[in-house]
Amino acid sequence: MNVAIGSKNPAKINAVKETFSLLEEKNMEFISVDVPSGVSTQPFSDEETLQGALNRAKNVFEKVKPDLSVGLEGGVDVTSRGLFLCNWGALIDKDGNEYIAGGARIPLPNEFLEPLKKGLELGDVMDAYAKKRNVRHREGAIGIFTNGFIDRKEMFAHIVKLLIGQYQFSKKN
Ligand SMILES: O=P(O)(O)OP(=O)(O)OP(=O)(O)OC[C@H]1O[C@@H](n2cnc3c(O)ncnc32)[C@H](O)[C@@H]1O
Ligand SMILES: [Mg+2]
Repeated sequence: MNVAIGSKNPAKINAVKETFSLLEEKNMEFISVDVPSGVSTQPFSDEETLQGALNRAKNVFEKVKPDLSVGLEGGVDVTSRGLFLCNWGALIDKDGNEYIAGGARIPLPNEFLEPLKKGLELGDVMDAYAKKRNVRHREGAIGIFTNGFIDRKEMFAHIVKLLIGQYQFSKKN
């Protein structure tokens, strides 16, 4: 089975690889392509983030024609309780069925709102905040704000589990 991933971000690629490796399926092949998300580089709502995940899954499916494609997208959402990190994923199979799943949510400092509104990406705001480089490819905002207890790969892996589980359920029913 070959699986296409709509990003070159190692946190996303490793989340997909590690989660599919839990299946009994042998001869798995993975291909990752940096396809457009079709939404802002910094999505600002659940709706936009979900759309980005779906667009990535669709775009990489078109390009690679795999058995399955996966799109993962990170964003922020403004709630009555302030700014939250949000993440969404989408999986598309050969028959064109689409599966979607949302990830864990945690609050972000409200002081992040202004730089994000000005057009900075969360990845850059995180690097400045944590005084680190490339947080987006490594532990992610979720890793920083959970004291390393859950990192970005693990958070995305949970979304991929939700996607694969729904796909398998629909094949059985
Ligand atoms: O190469 P791609 O796949 O685009 O990977 P990315 O890190 O840019 O990830 P997204 O486009 O899915 O995320 C949208 C924006 O939100 C940022 N972001 C989202 N979640 C993050 C996290 O946990 N840690 C750091 N940055 C995050 C990210 O850097 C982008 O600016
Ligand atoms: Mg991006």
